[in-house]
Amino acid sequence: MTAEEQEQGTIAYVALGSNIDDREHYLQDAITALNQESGITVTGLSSIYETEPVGYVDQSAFLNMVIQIITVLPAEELLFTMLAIEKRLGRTRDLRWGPRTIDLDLLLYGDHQLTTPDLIIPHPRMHERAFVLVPLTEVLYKRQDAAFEFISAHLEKLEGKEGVILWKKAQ
Ligand SMILES: Nc1ncnc2c1ncn2[C@@H]1O[C@H](COP(=O)(O)OP(=O)(O)OP(=O)(O)O)[C@@H](O)[C@H]1O
Ligand SMILES: Nc1nc2c(c(=O)[nH]1)N=C(CO)CN2
Repeated sequence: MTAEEQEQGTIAYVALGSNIDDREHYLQDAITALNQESGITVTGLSSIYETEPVGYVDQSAFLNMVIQIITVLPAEELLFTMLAIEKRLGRTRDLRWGPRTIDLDLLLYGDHQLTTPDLIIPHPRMHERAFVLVPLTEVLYKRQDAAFEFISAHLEKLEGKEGVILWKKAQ
């Protein structure tokens, strides 16, 4: 971490997904919970997108969105906090890529690259997922983040492939 990051925090992007019960409520509760953590401030929101399930397709449609945060937590601690919030919001792990009340994925943490047994940054599957890239591109654009050009190039490569967006609700 640079001295500047230690002082001002690191800009990070978190993907949210939900496909059980009151999906919008879970998204909102997760955002509130993250913002209430000391060392995390939510600074940007994408719209909410309804998306067809990808990977394991025999499940309900998801609501997905991406948020920008500024955090003074190291990446591993941020992940740990995200996993604790998932647990509080009733997340269970029964089936890989299966239904969930809330899923929180750490997409980008500044321009850091990291591979540990518990955490890979950038998220290793984000570039294949329209349900991540579309809202991420939206929030990067809104927040005028320099990563916009880079990520929107990935999005262009995905055009017409998978992760159909069914509808979008503006925030
Ligand atoms: N960038 C990351 N963000 C979130 N979790 C990560 C990341 N890199 C590695 N992991 C690890 O992945 C584990 C499983 O995460 P999770 O259960 O949310 O996976 P999933 O959402 O079912 O599938 P996917 O990882 O493909 O999104 C977490 O416990 C965490 O240790
Ligand atoms: N549409 C959509 N499909 C998924 C999602 C998701 O959030 N949205 N999450 C998955 C596991 O991370 C697997 N498939």
